[in-house]
Amino acid sequence: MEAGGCRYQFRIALLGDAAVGKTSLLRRYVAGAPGILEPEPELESVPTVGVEFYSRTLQLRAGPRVKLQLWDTAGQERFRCITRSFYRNVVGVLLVFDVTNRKSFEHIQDWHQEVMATQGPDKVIFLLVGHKSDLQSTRCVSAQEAEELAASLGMAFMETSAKNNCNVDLAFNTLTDAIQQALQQGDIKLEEDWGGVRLTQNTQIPRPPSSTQHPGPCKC
Ligand SMILES: Nc1nc2c(ncn2[C@@H]2O[C@H](COP(=O)(O)OP(=O)(O)OP(=O)(O)O)[C@@H](O)[C@H]2O)c(=O)[nH]1
Repeated sequence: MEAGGCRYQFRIALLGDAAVGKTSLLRRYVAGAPGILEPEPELESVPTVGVEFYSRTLQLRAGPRVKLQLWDTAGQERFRCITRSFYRNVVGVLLVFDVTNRKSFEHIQDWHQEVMATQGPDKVIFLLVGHKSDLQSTRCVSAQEAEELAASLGMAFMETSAKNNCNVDLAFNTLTDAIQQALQQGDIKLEEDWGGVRLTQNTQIPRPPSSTQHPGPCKC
């Protein structure tokens, strides 16, 4: 039995242009899981074909344990019809651009729009990620303009580096915490025919807190 008696699965996808560093970011995160005794991950340089799957389990601050099913999507246009078919079943999206690649930043709104067109506004929590923050001398997107874009799209922003292992865990934890909070508040709901969030142990579905209830650890 897991802590708190509950166990969720959240499906999270990484989207963004080719070569912005999605696979490297994900491999760094998965290699950092407690109990994993892998050598430092190599930064990836092989383009992703279609979609690749990773997972990591973590204990949320709010109580339940969560298995993250992590989908690494290909950034190349020729795989777009494959990757698009996965958007419907995600609850969280890391929208990734490369801080040294202006075009990848300009395309963020297109990626956002693609997901919204499939999912509608109520089901996905986004986080904007400016990746390769170690490359300060060739940076061409400032943190301030990325913050502004994130605010205009209603999401948080964070800079990461797989090379320096900077903010990698924090980015995934921030997104996961936001999903958990939306679930507790009833902004995101468990639905039978939707794979974005699943209860994989125990069956009690969390309800939004009423005026007499205090949000807290799952009581199932
Ligand atoms: N300096 C630096 N380079 C990075 C970082 N992360 C990834 N890279 C490099 O960026 C290039 C692309 O990385 P990938 O992880 O394959 O990028 P991707 O977004 O998964 O690419 P696609 O699968 O084609 O969509 C590789 O040469 C990596 O070594 C980082 O944090 N810092």
